[in-house]
Amino acid sequence: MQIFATEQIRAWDEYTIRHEPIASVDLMERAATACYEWLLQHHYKGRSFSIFCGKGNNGGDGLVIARLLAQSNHSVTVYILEFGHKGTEDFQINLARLHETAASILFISSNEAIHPIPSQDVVIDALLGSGINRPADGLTAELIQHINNSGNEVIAIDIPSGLYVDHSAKGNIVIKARHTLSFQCFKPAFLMPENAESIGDVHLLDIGLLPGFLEQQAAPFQLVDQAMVSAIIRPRNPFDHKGDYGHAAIIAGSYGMMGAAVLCARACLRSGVGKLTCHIPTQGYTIMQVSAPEAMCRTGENHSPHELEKYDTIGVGPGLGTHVENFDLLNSVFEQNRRPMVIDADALNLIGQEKALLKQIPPGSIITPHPKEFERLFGKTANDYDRIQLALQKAAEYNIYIVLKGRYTFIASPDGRGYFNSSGNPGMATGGTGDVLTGIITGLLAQKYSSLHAALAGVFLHGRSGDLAAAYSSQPSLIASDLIEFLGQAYQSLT
Ligand SMILES: NC(=O)C1=CN([C@@H]2O[C@H](COP(=O)(O)OP(=O)(O)OC[C@H]3O[C@@H](n4cnc5c(N)ncnc54)[C@H](O)[C@@H]3O)[C@@H](O)[C@H]2O)[C@@H](O)CC1
Ligand SMILES: [K+]
Repeated sequence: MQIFATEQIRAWDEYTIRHEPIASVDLMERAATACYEWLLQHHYKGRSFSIFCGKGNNGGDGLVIARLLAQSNHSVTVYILEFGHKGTEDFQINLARLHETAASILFISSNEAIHPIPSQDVVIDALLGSGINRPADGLTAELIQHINNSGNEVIAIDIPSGLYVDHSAKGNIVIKARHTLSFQCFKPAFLMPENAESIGDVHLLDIGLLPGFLEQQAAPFQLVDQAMVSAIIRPRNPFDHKGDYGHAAIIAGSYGMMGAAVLCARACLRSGVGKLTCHIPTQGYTIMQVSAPEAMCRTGENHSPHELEKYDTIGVGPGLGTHVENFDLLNSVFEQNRRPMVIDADALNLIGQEKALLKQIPPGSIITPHPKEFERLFGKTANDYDRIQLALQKAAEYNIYIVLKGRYTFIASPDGRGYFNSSGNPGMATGGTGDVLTGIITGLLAQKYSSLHAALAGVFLHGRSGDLAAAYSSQPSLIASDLIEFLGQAYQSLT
């Protein structure tokens, strides 16, 4: 699924208006009706509503929702923020229609007109939508603050007022919504951690925008979803043998951190790899052989980085430690292996300390930093959007894939394309889940998926395993081992 910027969203609306064809006021009716139906289906039936509208089409959506609620006997008060103009055509048509209902309509043209919101009311925020072109200021900002301070539950229409669709609004005054009801596709704003407080839970409502538009559009970002990953994963052939699924190596573990190596190895095995050899410290031998009997082990000084050319790919980093001798280990790995590999955790921290190593990473490799590791490698950015751009820039500069881990993990491809993963949940914010991801991606690379496909399918399957595990038990109780246990079901869910 594409993730569109403001201009493309507007173009998609216009394409639908022209080709369906449908009048723009009727498309607004359809969008607002979807919001109204969502409210009725989600325990808001019978509640009373304070609906705040600007004079653009976002405000127009608010007016339609107000009319539908009033016509179904809900108590509705509509507050219209005065901007000194009449409003868009569709806004005006819907204001006239609203006058025929029992809804109270009040205009706010100064701060004296801002009154306390009844505590039992659900607030609908339809002040500003995707047409915002500057920070909310003056009376608009005061009204937003007033709504946020009220403590009432807020449901934002399309996007919380004050937030930009596709660039940072950090430091601006923005509505804090419990739910955001948006239309058709994800907007970049919904995928950025810096907006978490504003957007609440995002619900995408289908308003029937025509799919024909999608064929003509190159989106700046793609959402990694089930359809995408189902098309990547290949079925197994009946006459295949283990040699057909590759031989992976994992170089991981140190005293006190053998768990990371075990999680990585077990996840790699469950990903479908043909053979796995673990290069681990000698004292971890028994632990690994008992925990992952399917894997072979090589022990020896400094993880015994020898004969690495025999592997199809290598995953390095989980639980490795950042001792100085590991710089030699990494150098040796990068010298022997020039095929795409996976680099994670302490291997990234070592590279962060010795940036010259970045240039030695084999082309097409996948690095999997979390935001702090990313910062150690490439520096701080002012906001999440800049971090995404920096990731794309560095992916191109070093010819690597960067998997920037988070709620919506971002995958930066060296060709300039960016992908946000859609699966996963906050239960996965717990130790060891990153080691599991490294294992899965390493296993997919060994099975001769391209680096891009291994990264995309790996993050999606990892998140899907987390979703299945959380559904089976709960988010708080989720541990990294659960992801490995549910990987089989995650594969199954693709078909
Ligand atoms: N046919 C369509 O295009 C559809 C549009 N829809 C709604 O229309 C919205 C977009 O409508 P508009 O483009 O009219 O934009 P908005 O409703 O976001 O209104 C923005 C208007 O306010 C002004 N403005 C911008 N920033 C401001 C600020 N900081 N303070 C005060 N005023 C500011 C602008 O001059 C602009 O005219 C979407 O978010 C969505 O809710 C939906 O009804 C679906 C269909
Ligand atoms: K809004």
